[in-house]
Amino acid sequence: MFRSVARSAAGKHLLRRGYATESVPDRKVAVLGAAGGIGQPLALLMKLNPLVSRLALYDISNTPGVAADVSHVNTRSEVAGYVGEDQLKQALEGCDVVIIPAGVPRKPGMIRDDLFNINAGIVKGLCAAIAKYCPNALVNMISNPVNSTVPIAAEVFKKAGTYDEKKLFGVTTLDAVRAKTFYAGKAKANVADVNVPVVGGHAGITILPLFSQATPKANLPEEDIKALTKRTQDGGTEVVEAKAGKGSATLSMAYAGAIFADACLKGLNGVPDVVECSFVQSTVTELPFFASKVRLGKNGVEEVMGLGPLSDYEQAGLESLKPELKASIEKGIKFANQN
Ligand SMILES: NC(=O)c1ccc[n+]([C@@H]2O[C@H](COP(=O)([O-])OP(=O)(O)OC[C@H]3O[C@@H](n4cnc5c(N)ncnc54)[C@H](O)[C@@H]3O)[C@@H](O)[C@H]2O)c1
Ligand SMILES: O=C(O)C[C@H](O)C(=O)O
Repeated sequence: MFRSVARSAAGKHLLRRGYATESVPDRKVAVLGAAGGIGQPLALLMKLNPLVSRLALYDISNTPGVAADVSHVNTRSEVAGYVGEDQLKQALEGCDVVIIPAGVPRKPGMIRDDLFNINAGIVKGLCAAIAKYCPNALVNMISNPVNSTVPIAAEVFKKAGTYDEKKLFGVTTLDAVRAKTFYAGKAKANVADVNVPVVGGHAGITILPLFSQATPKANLPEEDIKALTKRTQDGGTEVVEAKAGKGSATLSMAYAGAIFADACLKGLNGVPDVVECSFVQSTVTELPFFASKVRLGKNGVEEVMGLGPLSDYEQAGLESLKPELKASIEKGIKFANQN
């Protein structure tokens, strides 16, 4: 997943690319919710990323232990743990990327929107601190319900006068990770070669995988496409049920979160053609936020890409997801402006 970094005689960090080397800038990344089920493996994966020079691990409890543990891994970044609101400022100052997996996860029988009452307030508080201490950072929102927490973050930043739509991302990478895995199994393709865009949002039918655009092409029958779509939409629930009350996806989410943060860092560093799907401010449909392929660059979003040609089945899926996604977005906006 990551390449190695060496240090030059002048103390600069150099990234090895085949026989060539190039210098990599210093980048500070914070994980908010770093002691949680996602936060801990995500902290480890970010510690393994050579593009990170400082890693700030923040939570309301237990971060000193997580930070001490991760800090012993012999990779480039310096790790610091921060615990409690008093230390949030230190955790955030100077950040280039802030990843937010803070908040409660689902239990069997719940939908993501059932997390709104607790997580909306958590996200609102953390985003107010981001607006204050690192207003230029790219924000990777993992906390659910993403369809509402991203609009909440946008409203908080607007109120603070710091909103830049290029810098706010709902992390939907896990949907693409699942779609690729499930498609590779059905298509009998090498999973490492598979690509599947997933658009819309991040809950139930708002998750719309575009298997008609999957590569390599497999010409799967319609019933397989429908089954793959349903499994991708229900992927989170599959894990919640298997964990039987002990939370939701953590390891696959940490992997997905690390992939997306790495893409953000590469974009910031000027690597060309970095494209990932993400839930961002959008004009791709009439909805103000929508997940689609996004080109990442030095300022965050460089281009929100269109949907491309859809099959009739996908077109119908797109139309049926809009009312739910619209309501979730509006719920987030209303919460941010009322509380
Ligand atoms: N976007 C996605 O694809 C995706 C995937 C999986 C999970 N999630 C969501 O991620 C969130 C976290 O899941 P988890 O399994 O890691 O939960 P968890 O309960 O294991 O961990 C959450 C962590 O957040 C911390 N926290 C709570 N309030 C905080 C605050 N104000 N500031 C900082 N930290 C705070 C807790 O102390 C805990 O350590 C959930 O909302 C879950 O639904 C999203
Ligand atoms: O399903 C959940 O509640 C967690 C997450 O959104 C997921 O997709 O795994």
